[in-house]
Amino acid sequence: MPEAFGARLSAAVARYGPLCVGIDPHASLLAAWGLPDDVSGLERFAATTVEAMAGQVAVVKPQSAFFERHGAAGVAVLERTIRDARDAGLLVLLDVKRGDIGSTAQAYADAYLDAASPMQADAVTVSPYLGFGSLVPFLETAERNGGGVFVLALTSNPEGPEVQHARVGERSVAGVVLDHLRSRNGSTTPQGSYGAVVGATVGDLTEDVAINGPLLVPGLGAQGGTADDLRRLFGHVWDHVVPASSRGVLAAGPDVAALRAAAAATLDELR
Ligand SMILES: O=c1ccn([C@@H]2O[C@H](COP(=O)(O)O)[C@@H](O)[C@H]2O)c(=O)[nH]1
Repeated sequence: MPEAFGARLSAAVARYGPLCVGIDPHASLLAAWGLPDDVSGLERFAATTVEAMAGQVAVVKPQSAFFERHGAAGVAVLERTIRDARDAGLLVLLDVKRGDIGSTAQAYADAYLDAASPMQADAVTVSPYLGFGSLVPFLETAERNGGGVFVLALTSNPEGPEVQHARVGERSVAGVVLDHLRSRNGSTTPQGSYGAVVGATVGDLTEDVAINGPLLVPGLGAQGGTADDLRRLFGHVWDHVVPASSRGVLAAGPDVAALRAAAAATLDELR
């Protein structure tokens, strides 16, 4: 059995610190890096980011949308980026926010988490809005392959509360998602492999985020979240927190040393 994702993530964070750098090749960033908004620019952007972050941070998070917008050739770049980053020792969390009926969810899980897939990542983001049970294929495929699953709970965008704070009896929708994750992770040590996405920008925490699993916290930097917000919101579960920043770090490119310095500065703020 491969080593569980939760344990691999804990070890990587202990070694490099708690930071996930997003690989988000926005058209505006390609331009700022002096790259064309095409597949060659995409490839250069992703390869430079992987080179800069290898040995520097624990996790990178390619945002699938920015690769998909270049069509099949863009998806091929995503596949190479995942492989190169993993070969370089980075954990790869593929931000693809999938979710569908169980039988289709299994196909997505096969694509992103199965060891036989050319696109296998270490972990993937999923959406629970077809019901938490629809995610079971992701959870089981992850378990078999030493992978992780991050479920959207309290997202960083201002529109999220309309759905995520809605009540289901005594609980909120986000609370139900977090309850499922807590129960799935149980008392696994050092932590379970099933995580939640909770934004740095949520204001106050309306739910208990102690799920004995990782918390991916996007929203740092470009979306206005700060290191102080993180400490205030997540100080009590700090060992499980993986703050994520994309534009906040990527804006320093394309120079590799400058990208590394931006990641190091972000880590310093978090310490
Ligand atoms: O709640 C969420 C879930 C995912 N994201 C993704 O994270 C990055 C954030 O990029 P920044 O440039 O650091 O703002 C992006 O890929 C989002 O799709 C999120 O922001 N919030």
